[in-house]
Amino acid sequence: MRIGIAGITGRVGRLLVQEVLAAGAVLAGGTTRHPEQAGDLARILPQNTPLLADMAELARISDVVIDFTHADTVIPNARALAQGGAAWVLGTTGLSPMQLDAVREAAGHIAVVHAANFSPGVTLVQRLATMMGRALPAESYDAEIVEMHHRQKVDAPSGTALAIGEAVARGRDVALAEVRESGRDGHTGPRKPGAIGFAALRGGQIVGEHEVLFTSADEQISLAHKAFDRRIFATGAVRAALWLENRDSGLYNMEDVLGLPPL
Ligand SMILES: NC(=O)C1=CN([C@@H]2O[C@H](COP(=O)(O)OP(=O)(O)OC[C@H]3O[C@@H](n4cnc5c(N)ncnc54)[C@H](OP(=O)(O)O)[C@@H]3O)[C@@H](O)[C@H]2O)C=CC1
Ligand SMILES: O=C(O)C1=N[C@H](C(=O)O)C[C@H](O)C1
Repeated sequence: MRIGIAGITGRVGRLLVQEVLAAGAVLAGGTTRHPEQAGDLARILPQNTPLLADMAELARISDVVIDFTHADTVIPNARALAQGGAAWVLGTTGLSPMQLDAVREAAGHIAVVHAANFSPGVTLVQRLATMMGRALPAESYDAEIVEMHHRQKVDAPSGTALAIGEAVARGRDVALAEVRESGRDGHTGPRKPGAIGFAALRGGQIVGEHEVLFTSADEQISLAHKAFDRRIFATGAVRAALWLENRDSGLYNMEDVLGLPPL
């Protein structure tokens, strides 16, 4: 399988190079906005690996493209991949509703795995969060999600925190947009009944930590996940890319990749 990497110079992109090669796949090439400045990548790339500024070109030479870049790239990347026919593993977070629509539209033409977090642990946390949302009544148990990441992270709350929030909302049979409370500051008034709250902390080199807490007047139950090494995301994304081989067009997630039965 020929795997292309969008955002090959990035924190996850560089780990993807190693994981694609370790999986025995062919590294088709990668995108960067500055191919002429990516000289230091040569140390980890097989000779003559194409570094391209254009996603359409990468789509032409790849069976699947793994994409960890920036939300601004999602709409053009969706079009380029749908036209080029390569499958898409998308890990970029901070997507707007319009960018999410572009992902769904692309999935009408190509196979797409989209996940805010490619670690098996977080995939399980999302599932457990749905079960907890279902079992713990919103009138009694206040749901809050706390996330911590490194100082370079540009979006908040993290994609994973929002995905956990969606999972709790699904369990409660409500739309997250209707009950979401983020960025409390100043005279906010009391907590709204049934709200799902978010808090985002940033500092140092924290890889990614998430906790969802359900607090009632009498008890608290929480579910926490810590990623110790960013490589867990790269390994999961390559697993998703291999799983996509010969897959029909459609939108898939990490639960599909891990083969978890529907809840
Ligand atoms: N789903 C998951 O499991 C995970 C998701 N993520 C998400 O993946 C994305 C990338 O994370 P990370 O590797 O840490 O980020 P980096 O900033 O380290 O890398 C992103 C790369 O994307 C390229 N890029 C292309 N277009 C843009 C643009 N418009 N603005 C900024 N960069 C651009 C840059 O390469 P160049 O400058 O060479 O063009 C950059 O090196 C983020 O959205 C992050 O939240 C991160 C970890 C896990
Ligand atoms: O930007 C990161 O680093 C991460 N982003 C993802 C997110 O927004 O949830 C996943 C992981 O937590 C690391």
